[in-house]
Amino acid sequence: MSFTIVAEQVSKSFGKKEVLSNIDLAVKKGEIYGLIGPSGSGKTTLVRILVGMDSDFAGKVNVLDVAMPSMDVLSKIGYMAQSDALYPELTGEENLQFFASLYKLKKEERQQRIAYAAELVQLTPHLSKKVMAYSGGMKRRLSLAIALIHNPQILVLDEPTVGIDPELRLSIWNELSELKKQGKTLVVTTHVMDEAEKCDRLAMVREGKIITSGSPLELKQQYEAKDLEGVFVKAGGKRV
Ligand SMILES: Nc1ncnc2c1ncn2[C@@H]1O[C@H](COP(=O)(O)OP(=O)(O)OP(=O)(O)O)[C@@H](O)[C@H]1O
Repeated sequence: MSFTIVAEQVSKSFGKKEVLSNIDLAVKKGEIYGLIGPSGSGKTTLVRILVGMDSDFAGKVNVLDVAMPSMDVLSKIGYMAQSDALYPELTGEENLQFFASLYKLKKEERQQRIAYAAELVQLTPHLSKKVMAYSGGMKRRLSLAIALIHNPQILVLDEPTVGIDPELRLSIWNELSELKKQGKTLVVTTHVMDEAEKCDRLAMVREGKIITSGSPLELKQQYEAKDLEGVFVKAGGKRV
């Protein structure tokens, strides 16, 4: 079995407050792995450690068999943070150009990736507008396009569809499934149970601990629940 991301006994505190406690998880190549849990349960803190943005933690994280944080692995990860890190004075296209240039893509590939990513999130008609004139949902979509710009092997998306309307959410999830079929590995955090259903495997997080994990079907069978909300409650979580 080839695992792309392996976390062992990961713990993290802010001051005296422990926000992650002995997290173990292993994400397989080519799967969509969901982290689901209520606000404040530790999902963002965990994904920041997985992508190497936070090195101040106890335990071990390996990505592509390399201990994190690692500069070499960074370029193989596309990370979409919860808050958009965009340049409001620049247009959508200029933002994409800027991030593409960081990865030193050749001109032709850069244009091709920008066109692909913009089309994926349905921003092509808005590329020449300044980002300051974008709605919240458009900014999320641009952030997702940026995470994809360098065609990374691994995508880590922190609540990628917040503020995005249901139709586009569906089309983004369809594309995430396509990326998975291409062999990419995806980690997605969400509050939304119907999105969790689309993941191959899930870890349910509560108060910094993984309370249960497995495929949506396995979890529903194990907890004799008709939906994932029921699993979460029975596994010891509150309502998400
Ligand atoms: N820089 C920080 N300093 C102190 N506490 C922090 C910091 N960042 C996060 N926390 C705390 O860590 C806990 C976990 O936060 P985190 O953002 O990881 O949760 P989350 O599950 O991603 O929530 P949400 O779904 O709202 O984004 C929370 O109690 C939060 O207040």
